[in-house]
Parts: sequence; structure tokens; C-alpha cells
Amino acid sequence: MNAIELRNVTKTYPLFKVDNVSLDVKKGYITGLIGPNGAGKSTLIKMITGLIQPDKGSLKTLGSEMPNQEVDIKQRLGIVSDECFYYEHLTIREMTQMIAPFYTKWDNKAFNDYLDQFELSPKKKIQDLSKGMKIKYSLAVALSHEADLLIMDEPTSGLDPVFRRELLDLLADMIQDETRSIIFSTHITTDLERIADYITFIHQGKLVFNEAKDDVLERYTIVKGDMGLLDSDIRKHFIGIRETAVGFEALSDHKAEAERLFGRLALLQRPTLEDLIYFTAKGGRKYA
Ligand SMILES: Nc1ncnc2c1ncn2[C@@H]1O[C@H](COP(=O)(O)OP(=O)(O)OP(=O)(O)O)[C@@H](O)[C@H]1O
Repeated sequence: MNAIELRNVTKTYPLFKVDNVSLDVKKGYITGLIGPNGAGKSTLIKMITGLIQPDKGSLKTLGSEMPNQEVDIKQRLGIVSDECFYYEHLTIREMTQMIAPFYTKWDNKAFNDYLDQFELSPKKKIQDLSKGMKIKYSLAVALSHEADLLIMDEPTSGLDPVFRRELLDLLADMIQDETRSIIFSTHITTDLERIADYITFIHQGKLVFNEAKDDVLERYTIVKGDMGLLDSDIRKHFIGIRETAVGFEALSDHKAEAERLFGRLALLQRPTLEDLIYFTAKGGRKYA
């Protein structure tokens, strides 16, 4: 069962396009959306939430074609972004009184508990909230109406390390019963290493992969060795290479092949998600 389905989704801007992306986001899991600046993550998220429309292809969120004007589907989404639209001159309490009636499953007690937990005063004006506080406020709203799908665009980037950890625990708890799903984009890839089940990697508007995190980190490998190993044939095996005065460091998406090629001549290491982004961006390989 999928929480989100994209089929050949294309969105063209004058200088950029999300290009023919097809992927499924599995229900009951946490999916992390990664990619360098300008890769198309927010554009993809806006299409998933129905804020913008693809030019081509189709997109289903919780089984409904998007964009969808039905209130029912919007009720089931919890959206967290620092671009969330709020009236700046209102206090948290006033703003929430406007938002809450929209949700049939609004739980005021849960909301007030989250405000306490997140140390947010309901008397504070939206315009006086810091970036992190805005994220916390939109998170409190998203968590207080029993959303089936939490969609978050860089939710952790403005948060301090203590609250970030607490948020990750909260997200991990949320999906325990396997009925809810979470997708979030972030540049803090260690957060995803901690809690994501699946990783969706976008580069220059194209899908690089959408796979279980553990499979990805098993399939790719970092190879470290002396420059003498790097001839033009060997270079072709790598996605990206970093050369230094003492040797090279490179990423391969075929660990078994790298083991066969290098044996004990080079050091093979498990990559981090950050390595995948770094070497993919550096290598310039084109994705179909
Ligand atoms: N409304 C728009 N009109 C024209 N171009 C746009 C529009 N929205 C986004 N873009 C372009 O689309 C590209 C992808 O932007 P997007 O915000 O989706 O990237 P991102 O992966 O979220 O980046 P970041 O990690 O920096 O937040 C960028 O080149 C951006 O300038």
C-alpha cells in the first residue's frame, strides 16, 4: 500500500524541470527526501500537497489524484514547512482558533500539550516567532488533527539539536502503529540515518533512487586508494571522485564490482547519505 504515487511527473519552469519522476512512498514508514540545493525537493513536495500542479504525469496522495480540492484529503495531511501561510499579526491562539474549525478531528488538548512540550506561548504573535518556533508551531498543528500523512519540507533545519532529537523520537513514535506515513526533506542527512526507512534521492530534477535506506547503504561503497590505481577505465566505474595530494576517494554504486576490481588494493567503506549527495553532485552523471 502506498501513501504517495507519482507516475511520470514533470513540472517545467523556465530554467528547471522536475523530469519524468515516478515513485511510490510506502505507507507506514518514514521516507527521507534528499538532494543538493535546487534539486527539486520543494517542487516535488508542493505537487504532493496539491499546492502546484504537474504539467505532465499523475500524482496520487493517500489514494486521491492531486491536486484535489476536496476538504477530506487535506484534512488527512499534516504539512510542516517554514513557508506555511499564517497571518503574521495574529497570536498563536488567535491563528489556531481560525485553523482548528477546518479539521473535523481537531484535538485541542493534544494541541495545547504540544505547545507546552515545544515551549511555545499561545500569546506570542506569529511575526515574533523565530524560524525554529514557526516550525514548531506548524508541527503542533500538523500533529493535532490525526493526520495520516505528514509531509515536511526541511522541518529540522531551524531547530536546535536538543529539540531535533525530540522531534525525531516523536516521528518514530508516530509511525509505530504502521497506519501513518511521513515524508520529509532535509539537508541534515544524519537525521535520516537515524530514523528513515526509505530514501528518495533527487538530483537536477531527476530521480536517482527511491529505495530502502539499508539497501542503499549496502549497494554503494566509498573506495579510497592511491592515485596509481586511477586510470581512465577505472574512473568510469565511479559516480564521483575526489582527488587529493595523497590519493583518491570515490563513490561506486556497485559494491560487489568494486570489491572484485580492487580486492585488497583499496579501502572500501560504507558511505553516508552525505557522501552519496556529495559525489553524485560532483560527478555530474546524468540520470534517466
Ligand atoms: N515558481 C517558480 N518559478 C520558477 N522557478 C522555480 C519556481 N519554484 C522553484 N523554481 C526553481 O526550481 C528549482 C528547484 O527548486 P526547489 O525549491 O524545488 O529545490 P530544492 O531541492 O527544494 O532546493 P533547496 O534544497 O535549496 O531548498 C530551482 O532552480 C528553483 O529556482
